[in-house]
Amino acid sequence: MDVTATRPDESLAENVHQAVLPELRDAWWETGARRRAGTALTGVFAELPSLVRHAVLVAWRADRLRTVLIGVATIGGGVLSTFGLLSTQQVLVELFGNGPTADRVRAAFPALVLLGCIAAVRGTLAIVTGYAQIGLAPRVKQTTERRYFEATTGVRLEAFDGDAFADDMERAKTCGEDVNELVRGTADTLAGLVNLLAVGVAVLVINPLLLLALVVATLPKAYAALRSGHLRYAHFLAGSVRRRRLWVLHHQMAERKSAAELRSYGLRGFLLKQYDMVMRIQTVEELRLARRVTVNTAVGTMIGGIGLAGVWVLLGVLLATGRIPLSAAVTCVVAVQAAQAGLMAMTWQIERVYNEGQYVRDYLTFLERAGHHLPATPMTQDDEEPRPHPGPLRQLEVRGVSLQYPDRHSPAVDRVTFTVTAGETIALVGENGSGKSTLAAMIAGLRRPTGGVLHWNGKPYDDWDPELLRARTGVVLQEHHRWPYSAAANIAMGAIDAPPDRARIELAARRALAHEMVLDLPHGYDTLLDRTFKDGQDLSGGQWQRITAARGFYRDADLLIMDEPSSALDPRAEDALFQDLRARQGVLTTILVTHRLANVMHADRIFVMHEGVVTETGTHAQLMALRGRYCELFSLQASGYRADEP
Ligand SMILES: Nc1ncnc2c1ncn2[C@@H]1O[C@H](COP(=O)(O)OP(=O)(O)OP(=O)(O)O)[C@@H](O)[C@H]1O
Repeated sequence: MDVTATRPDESLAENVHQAVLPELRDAWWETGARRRAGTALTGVFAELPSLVRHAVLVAWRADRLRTVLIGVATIGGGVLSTFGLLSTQQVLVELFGNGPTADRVRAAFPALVLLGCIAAVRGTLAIVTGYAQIGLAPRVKQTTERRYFEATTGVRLEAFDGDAFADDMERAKTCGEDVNELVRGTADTLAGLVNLLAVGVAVLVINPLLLLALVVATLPKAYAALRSGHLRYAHFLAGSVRRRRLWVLHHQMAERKSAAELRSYGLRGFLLKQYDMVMRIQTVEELRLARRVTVNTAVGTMIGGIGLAGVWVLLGVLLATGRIPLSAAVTCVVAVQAAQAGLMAMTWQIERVYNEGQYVRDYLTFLERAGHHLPATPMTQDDEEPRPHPGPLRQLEVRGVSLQYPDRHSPAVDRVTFTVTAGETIALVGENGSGKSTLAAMIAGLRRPTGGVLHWNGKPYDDWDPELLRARTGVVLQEHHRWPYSAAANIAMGAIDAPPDRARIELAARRALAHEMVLDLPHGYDTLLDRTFKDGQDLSGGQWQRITAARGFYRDADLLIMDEPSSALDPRAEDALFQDLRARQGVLTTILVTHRLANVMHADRIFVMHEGVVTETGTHAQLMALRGRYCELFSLQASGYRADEP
């Protein structure tokens, strides 16, 4: 098994892109972002105002007091820089003046005291700014991340079907840090700008020619730094799919969930090889970036160095021709060095603002795209008109409902029509991929049909209050989530808006045959169901399924949709579950999706699905008499049992 990394090879990147890992190819949804990454540097400056505006707005919304404090302290510190430089010059003028040394020192004393005071105030302002920034950061992070999570949890389920959304979401997931960096970068840029203006004013007062020379000396390096930032962003952008792949590989190789299967199938070598391949591309790209950045910086530094030499020559000429006094020349050297350091720092800050700004743009784009996936009715409270309460279910109509997944040729569900009356138990059966779960998800309101409409008590779903409609529907999903909370919380999450009720939790657990099993756990209902935490416990697949069924029962909904609720249950638990479901018959409505056909014999009606279409409808007896697909599937399953009969 060869698990060693080989030397980076640029053609390899292409091969792997094309043949081995097709998901690493460039994706269409990144085209717009790539174009942005390729923007000329003038575009950087064109974008800065809007980025700065965004940073200020976010900071203002997060914490007004600290935002104002940072702004005032930053501008105040910069203004003091001008006075600092002018005081320095005053000190030098006095020290280089005529007369005995003691007199000259005495004359310079007031300016020296002023210089000391200015330094003390500037130091204090810097401390105030730093302290305010520390307080601002968590608030900015919360404001930003909360919007992100509101979007990720609010979008319709369909959003997750396209990989473009997943990619957008991945790029925006560090938004809390990115926006904070943008805010910090903006504050530092403002500080740099004010400082630079201060130095500029001081140099201008001494000699306007020096200001020109200063610009020539500093701009090439500044341009190179900006360009390098640009290259880094383009590199980051190009690698987003690769990073996602690496992230997935990390999880596959360093996670408890996959550990057993990884070993039983001997997948170690395969996964390590994939990791090596992705990392080889990563290395090639990193080296390419490093080369471009180094060349860029070297050229900028060289031209900047020539410019700086020019400044010193000019200063020498001015001094030699007596056009400026020695004290002004010394102040000028101090100012030039301060200006150079200031401009470089500011360039770095502009680069930072621009780069972070791109990540923040990704975040804003994600929010905008997520907005297109939000339900028609806003999930927030500021809805225009409160929609009516749907009331207890009397009748559910599925009218010509279809759903076509993106990038699929044929619909998963194709113009299905039927009506369910309250109290009925309906079973959806059919072979794998026939559309049962998709139809169940639409009835549960988790997915919107791409055709047709669903009616609750005679009105389309959209006409009712969505939250109240959801509250009347319980869903037990085939792919249930294992929530890392206590057993009690896992069940009580079935009706999250109500305060948890222990008696109700236990009743729901008993109905799913989970009560005894939970009591056997080290801390009973308070046992944390996650092994990765201290004192946490893990459950078997079937035990998890019992907890999931209990969660469904806890909701006590008018309409209970159960998608393969017993696939991992032992016969006793399965029997208990279906007995409980039978008790609902005639009172509450149940839609059951299952492959265990023995469990649907008691259903009021059975819908047989094939390639998205309902092909047969009836009771068990009617469908058996029909001798169609249902009869065939049922007989096949039953023969497996009969073969073992004595
Ligand atoms: N998120 C999705 N994106 C694209 N296609 C999907 C998605 N989910 C399901 N499909 C496709 O839709 C069709 C119906 O899937 P569905 O899960 O509804 O079938 P099912 O009858 O519940 O299958 P099973 O018995 O295996 O659970 C299948 O061809 C499936 O590949």
